Amino acid sequence: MSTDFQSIPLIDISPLVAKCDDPNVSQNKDVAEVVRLLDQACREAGFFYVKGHGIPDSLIKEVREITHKYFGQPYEEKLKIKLSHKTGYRGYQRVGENITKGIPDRHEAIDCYSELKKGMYGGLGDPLVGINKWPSDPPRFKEVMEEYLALCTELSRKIMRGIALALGGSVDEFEGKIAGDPFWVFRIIGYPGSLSTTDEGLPKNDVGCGAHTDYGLLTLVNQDDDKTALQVRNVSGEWISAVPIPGTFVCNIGDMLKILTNGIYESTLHRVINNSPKYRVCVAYFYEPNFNASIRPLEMCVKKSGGEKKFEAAVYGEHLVSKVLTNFTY
Ligand SMILES: N=C(N)NCCCC[C@H](N)C(=O)O
Ligand SMILES: O=C(O)CCC(=O)C(=O)O
Ligand SMILES: [Fe+2]
Repeated sequence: MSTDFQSIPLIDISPLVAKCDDPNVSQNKDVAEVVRLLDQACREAGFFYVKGHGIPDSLIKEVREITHKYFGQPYEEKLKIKLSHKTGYRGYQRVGENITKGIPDRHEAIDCYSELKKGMYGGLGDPLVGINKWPSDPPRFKEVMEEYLALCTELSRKIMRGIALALGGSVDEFEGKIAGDPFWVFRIIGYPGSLSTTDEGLPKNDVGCGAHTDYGLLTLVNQDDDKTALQVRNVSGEWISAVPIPGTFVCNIGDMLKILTNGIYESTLHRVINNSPKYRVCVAYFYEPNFNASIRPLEMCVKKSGGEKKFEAAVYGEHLVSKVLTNFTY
């Protein structure tokens, strides 16, 4: 239910972060205000910034710095952890290897996923079975990223508690069978600076990542502070820039939350164009349902949105696997 929003709201979620696990959370006035703002942002844009999230700024910056260092290395070094179907689509992909709607994206990335063992969930996850591939250089890359991942999982769980309340549900609506054992996807992405110009001398619109929606519940984007590249489409078709706000995450809703809410919240289209001459990094954490969760519109959301189910049920793991298999040519 997107609108023609012109900017992306910023929400201070500190009361929610502090109180979301208290037994009386639903009676807290400060939490209620955060919940109101979350509901508004999710309905109007499907995108919002959060501050007061509790993840140390020093770690957020270190994650980006170490990412710049990794991508700054020569290809042969980066290719030591090359992604392929044999690695369960985990590891490094060169610029142009990832494809969105049939067009190669101008980004390179390391893709990581929660652990999946062969035969788990009746083989549903088998294409993604493998061990995450972390570079040995820069040193401590894996340690820094794993510390960060754990904090992103915890923060996402808390924001989802707020979203559960925003929908009028119980605080743990998204736990248990939906996301009590949340899967995660982690993309460490680099977008080369734009060198090329048009005949008029203007920078070319090099698409770093074509228009897409995210697949799961909630995305946390940690982007460079000094270039604007992420764009979000409003209902009128205008592209609204998610200008970096230091110390914040950009959050957005994925396809599974759209289904659960019967479209009350939408997974908004977005794309990335790095027109800056400088190399840009983004580290995106995707909080997802249980891998084998069967996702269908929640009864309370169907009631609130006219009484008719707008989406068929989907198994999250099937949705993810079908996406990953079309993102690469191998
Ligand atoms: N796990 C997530 N959400 N990844 C987002 C990647 C979006 C681009 C991808 N080529 C696509 O077409 O989906
Ligand atoms: O680079 C960004 O800011 C966002 C990347 C993105 O949308 C994605 O990886 O799904
Ligand atoms: Fe995305």
